[in-house]
Amino acid sequence: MNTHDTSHIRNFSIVAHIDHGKSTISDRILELTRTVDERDMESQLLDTMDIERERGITIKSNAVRVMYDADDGQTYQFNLIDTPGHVDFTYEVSRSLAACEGAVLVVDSTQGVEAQTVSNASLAMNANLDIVPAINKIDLPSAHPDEVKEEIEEDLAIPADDAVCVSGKTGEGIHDLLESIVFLISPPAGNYDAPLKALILDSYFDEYRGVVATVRVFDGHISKGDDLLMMQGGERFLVDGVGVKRPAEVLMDELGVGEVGFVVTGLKDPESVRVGDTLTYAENPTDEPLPGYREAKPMVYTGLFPVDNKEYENLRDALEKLHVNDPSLTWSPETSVALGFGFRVGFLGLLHMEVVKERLEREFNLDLIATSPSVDYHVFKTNGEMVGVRSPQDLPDVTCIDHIEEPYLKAKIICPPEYTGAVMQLAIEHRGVTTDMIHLTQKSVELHFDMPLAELILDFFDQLKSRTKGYASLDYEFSEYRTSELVKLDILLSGDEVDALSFIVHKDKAYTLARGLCDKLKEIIPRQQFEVPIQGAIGNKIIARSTVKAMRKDVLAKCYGGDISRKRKLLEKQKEGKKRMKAIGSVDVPQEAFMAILKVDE
Ligand SMILES: Nc1nc2c(ncn2[C@@H]2O[C@H](COP(=O)(O)OP(=O)(O)OP(=O)(O)O)[C@@H](O)[C@H]2O)c(=O)[nH]1
Repeated sequence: MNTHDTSHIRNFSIVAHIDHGKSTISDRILELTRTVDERDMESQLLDTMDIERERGITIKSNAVRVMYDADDGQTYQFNLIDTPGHVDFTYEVSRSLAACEGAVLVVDSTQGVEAQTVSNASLAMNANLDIVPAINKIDLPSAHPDEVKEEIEEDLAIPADDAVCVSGKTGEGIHDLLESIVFLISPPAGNYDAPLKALILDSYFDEYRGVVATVRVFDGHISKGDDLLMMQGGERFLVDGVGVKRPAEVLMDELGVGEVGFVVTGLKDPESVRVGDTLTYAENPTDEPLPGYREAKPMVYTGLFPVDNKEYENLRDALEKLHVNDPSLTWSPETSVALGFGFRVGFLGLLHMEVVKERLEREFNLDLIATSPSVDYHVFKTNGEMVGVRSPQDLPDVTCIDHIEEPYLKAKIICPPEYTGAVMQLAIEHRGVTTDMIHLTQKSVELHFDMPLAELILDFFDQLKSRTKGYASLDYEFSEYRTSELVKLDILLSGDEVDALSFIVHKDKAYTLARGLCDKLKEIIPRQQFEVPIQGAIGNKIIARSTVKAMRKDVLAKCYGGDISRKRKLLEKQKEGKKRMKAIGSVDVPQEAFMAILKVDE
C-alpha cells in the first residue's frame, strides 16, 4: 500500500453515554475484520486494565488498527479509538477526538439520547468531525430505534438517515456500520513530504523501552532512527521503533501521514513526554506546533494516607508512575495528626478517585486510607490575600477570613417528564437553582441547574439514580466561583479533634450533617473496651453528639464449641478488618469512617 496516499485511511473514535455499548461494538469490529482470532476473542478486548474489565467500564482510550475489506473491493485502514463514557473522563474523549476525522456515536435503542450522548455529540461537532450514529442493542425487545432516530435528529441536530441500527451482542448491522464508516467519514488530509507534525495522544512507561507514545501523524512520516524533537518539552531523541496495536503491538517500518500508532522514544524519564505535545523533525522542524490539549483540571481532592507510614515513599513513587499515562492526576504532601504523612491528591471526579485508589492498592500493593473528598475553595483573608484551600485542615482561622468562594457547576439532567419534580426537589436539597427546562421530546426533559460542586460530590449521583429509578442522566461542567457561607465542621472522638474527619460545609446544613455524621460514625466505629463519645463542633461550639458504648470485642464469643472453619473465618475477617483500622488516640477507627460523610442520609 502506498503510504503517501491517505484515501484508504479512516480515523474515528467511538463515543457514547456510559453503558450504551461502545466496547461491545469495538469487540465486534475486531471480530468481523478478523483482527483477532475467534479463539482469542474475549469481551471488552480494548479495556486492558483489570479494573476496566471487572467494572465493565472504559477508563482509558485505546487506539487499534484494523484492516477492512470493503464491499467496493478496496482494503481500508481503520484506526479505531475506544473512549470512556463517564462524565469524569470527558477530557479523555476530547483528546481522542483531536486525532480523528470522524466519530461513531453509539446510542442505546432502549434508552435513547442521554446526558453524555449530548455532550459527546457536541464535542464531536465542535471538532468538526463526520458523525455516524449507531443505534445499538436492537436485539432487545424493548428497543425503539425509530423513536431514537427522532431524538437524534431533534436533540442533536444530526441527520438520522445516516444512522445504522446494530447489535453489539449479535453482530447484526456491524457490516453496515463499517460500510458507513468508509463512506461517511473523510480520509485524513496531510502532506507526506512536509516536516513532521504528530500529536501525542497518550503515553506509557515501559521498563525496557522507556516512554512509548501513541501519536497521530498530521504531516510527514516517522521511522526508526529518525531524530525527533518534542516542540513544547524541548526533548530530543532518536526513534527506537514505530508500530501499531492490533491490539497486540506490531512493529512497522513507518508511520505514514494520517496514521495513528506508537513511537518508542527510548526516553527513560517518564515526565519527558507530555501528552498534547507535537513531535517534529529535529533538523527540519515544522513552523507551528499543533494546538494540543486544554489541561484537565482536577475537581475533587482527597487525602491519601498509607495505613503503614513506612509506605509513604512507595506511595509517592506509585503516584509518579500512574501520572505518566494519567496526566490529570495531581498531588502535594499532606500531614495529618491522625493519619500521619500522606498526599492531597486531585481527581477529575469521584469515579476517577475510586479508580486511582484501587489501582494504587492493586498494582502497587499499598494499603491506603482515603479521607472525605473536598473541592478547591478560594479563601479571601482580611489582609486581602487569597488562598486556595483543598483540605479542611488548611482553612485559616475564622478571625482571618473575610469570605470564602466555592466552585459552581452548570449541571444538565435529562429525564422522563414524570421525574421533573423529583429532580428539582433533589437539586434544591443540594443548593441547586433551576435555570432552564427544555422539553426535548414527549419522553424526555432537559433540566439545567447552577449548583455547587461540593454538593455534587456528596452522593448526588446515587440519589439522582434512586429517585428517578435510574432514568435520569447527568452531565456537568465547571462554571464559576461564587461566595458562600461556609464553615468548618470538626469531629471529636473522646474529646480529641480528629483532623482527618473535619470537613467544610454550608452553614445552613451544618447542624443536620453534624447530627447525621455523629450517628453514622456511631454505627461505623466498633465498640471498644471503653465508651467513645463522638461530637460535632463548629469552633468551640458542640452542635451534635453520640456515643459508642463500651464492649469487649470477642468475635469468637458467638461460636459455641467446635466449628473450627467458622472460627477461622471469623478470625480472618477480624484480621482483614484490622488492616484497615487506624488507631487514633486510643480509638480504633476503620477506613469507612473517613468517608462516612458520603453515606449520611440527610
Ligand atoms: N442485549 C444487548 N446488550 C448489549 C449490546 N451491546 C452492549 N450490550 C451490553 O451493554 C452493557 C454495556 O456495554 P459496554 O460495551 O461495556 O458499554 P460501554 O459503552 O463501552 O461502557 P463504558 O465503556 O463504561 O462507557 C454490557 O453489559 C453489554 O453486554 C447489544 O447490542 N445488545
